Amino acid sequence: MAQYRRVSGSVGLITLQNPPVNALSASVRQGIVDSVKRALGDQKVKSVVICGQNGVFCGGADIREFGRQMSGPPLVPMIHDIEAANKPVVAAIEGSALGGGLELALGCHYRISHSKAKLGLPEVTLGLLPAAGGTQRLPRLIGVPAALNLITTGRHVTAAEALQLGILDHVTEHNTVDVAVKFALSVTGESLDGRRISSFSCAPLSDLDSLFEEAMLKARALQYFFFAQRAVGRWSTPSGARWDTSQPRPVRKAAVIGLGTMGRGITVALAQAGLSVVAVETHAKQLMEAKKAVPSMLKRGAVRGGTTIEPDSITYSETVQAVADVDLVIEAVFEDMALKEKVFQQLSIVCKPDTLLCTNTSSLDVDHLASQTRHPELVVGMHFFAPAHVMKLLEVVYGRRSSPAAVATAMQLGKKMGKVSVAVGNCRGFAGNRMLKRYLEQAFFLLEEGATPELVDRALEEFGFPMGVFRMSDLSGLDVGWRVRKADGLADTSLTGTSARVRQGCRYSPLGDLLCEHGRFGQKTGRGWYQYDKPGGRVAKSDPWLHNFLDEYRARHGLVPRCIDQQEVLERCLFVLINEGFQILEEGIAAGPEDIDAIYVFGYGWPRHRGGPMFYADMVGLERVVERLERYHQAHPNVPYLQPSGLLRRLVANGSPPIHKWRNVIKNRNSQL
Ligand SMILES: CC/C=C\CC(=O)SCCNC(=O)CCNC(=O)[C@H](O)C(C)(C)COP(=O)(O)OP(=O)(O)OC[C@H]1O[C@@H](n2cnc3c(N)ncnc32)[C@H](O)[C@@H]1OP(=O)(O)O
Repeated sequence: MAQYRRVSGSVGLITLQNPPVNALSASVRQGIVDSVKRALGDQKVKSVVICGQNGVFCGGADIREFGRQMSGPPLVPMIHDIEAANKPVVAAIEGSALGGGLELALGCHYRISHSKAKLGLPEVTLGLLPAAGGTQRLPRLIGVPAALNLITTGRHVTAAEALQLGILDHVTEHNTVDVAVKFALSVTGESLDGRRISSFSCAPLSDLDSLFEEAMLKARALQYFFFAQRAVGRWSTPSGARWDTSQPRPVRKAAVIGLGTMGRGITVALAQAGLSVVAVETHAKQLMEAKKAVPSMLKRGAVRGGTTIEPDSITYSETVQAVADVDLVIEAVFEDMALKEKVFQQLSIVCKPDTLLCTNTSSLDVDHLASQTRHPELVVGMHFFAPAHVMKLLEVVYGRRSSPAAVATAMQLGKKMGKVSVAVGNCRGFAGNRMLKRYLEQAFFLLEEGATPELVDRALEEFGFPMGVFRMSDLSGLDVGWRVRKADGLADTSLTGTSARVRQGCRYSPLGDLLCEHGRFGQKTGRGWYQYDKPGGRVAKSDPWLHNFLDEYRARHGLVPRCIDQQEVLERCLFVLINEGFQILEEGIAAGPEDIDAIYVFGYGWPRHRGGPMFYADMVGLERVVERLERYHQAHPNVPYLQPSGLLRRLVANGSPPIHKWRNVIKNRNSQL
């Protein structure tokens, strides 16, 4: 229902009353219709304010009435009558104005909101359209592009953003209804000609078709990704193991070896999944720190998720002997093969003969680790992403000898931990990091050729990544990749002349290595590709030192900087990553494009509305991807990864079939198993 009263002498105040969110039930709509009629008919009333009780304007249509026989006055004429009123009507928005709630506010002549309120048209998330005027009034008020974005994403915007977009007339920190009443008094008698949104004309746009085309593409990408997420659960390996024929083993008790950042996150994720966990750390100081950190991570998670955690589900130990009776072990020690070899040899002796041994390595050889054990068929990779208790992605890496049951068990455990588990074959970097390597290389090459970290990051962020490659590198730490390159014998900055920029016959950029030698590890040292106000600082600022350093570097190597545009950044960085994805499919490291897309969306921040790298390639057109790669390869013949992969060429030769038909063309000729 709605309560009506006259306040401040001449303002008719209509308060929606339908706990908990004042949704527009039949009786609320009836209450509004009756109250508006009363206010307009009362000569003492010169203006009207509409608000909601208990600090919420209106949560939209009453979802509890969905599926029932429609009764009460319909929304569209009700809102239209408000707009047509000859007295000013002001919406006083607190809490939320969503769906029909925002449509009601758009029918009012003025909108005043509290700074903490949220506004939006979330109908799309319920399979509806904002059909009570939202699709008509919002574009007229804020323009088609911004309205299309709100309508197709259903996202809620803050009052500040709504003000900036032009949805709101005023935002207040004070009592919104009081402010709205004062405002209503101040506009009494003013002309309403320019306040009725449905009479506004829509600003003409020359590129309207392409705008709608873009929105359609986003919708297609989201629909594709919905099914892609589900497809990855139906895993298969080139040896013929499959999700529906492989029986997972029960896992009740698990162990984590190594309680650094990753190990702690994995311990938390296992405990949150209801497992009993043995957490092992051989360094006393690190163990002590983990004993403090893990319970507080669990507590924070429980508060967020409204769950309870058995405090004694985790036992800590300083020795590997403590894992003798567990069903599954996840090794998360430092990324060093010799150290991991030793751990696997120990585990093979200590554990029950049927214990599954998993490694959280991000790139090392799972087959080699399996060869250190008595039961290599029970070894798989479980590659988590930091922070392991938050990130959704888990790469389950099967080796040459991993049994179907071992793969099925790791996949099922991942699911139990709330992860999207993707089965991939064993190769350097598996699927995700292998592709990332090519993307990073191109970003470095672009700096050598004249780009700045700011330019590259801007292009990637405008594409939709939450962070560009350099900001991301500063966040995760430049030293991580440096250590790997040193172990691989690549990071040698003593080389001079042309050999400084070539390794194993291919182009190499030592820029990352040089920065690390200057102690610039990113956020943790307060300096990286950007500068930060202090070590651990989060806000990246452009760094003149870095720009000078790049100038000197180019001069030293005789590189003449050129103008690089955003399109080249995107094509160089993304197409080379995509090309590696095709190579991975060709080799059978990933079973289908959906696997790669799920890995990139859930693990690497690829924007979901672009469906993932393989879907994006399909959208751009495979022929175009080939043509651009060939062109860049011609310009950079010492970068072999710019050569289009065999599978990509075969797909083009087969008439570029749509992505759901690629599996027919993929032949796992170079399968790893
Ligand atoms: C003719 C069609 C016209 C228009 C189309 C529409 O309007 S479609 C509906 C569009 N509205 C929405 O989608 C809003 C959905 N609700 C929310 O987003 C949130 O609930 C909201 C309003 C932001 C509040 O969030 P908060 O976190 O504060 O609370 P919570 O989500 O737990 O909800 C509290 C209780 O309110 C109930 N509820 C929420 N929205 C509605 C609604 N539109 N109709 C009926 N009930 C609603 C919700 O179920 C909770 O109830 P409870 O009994 O406590 O579980």
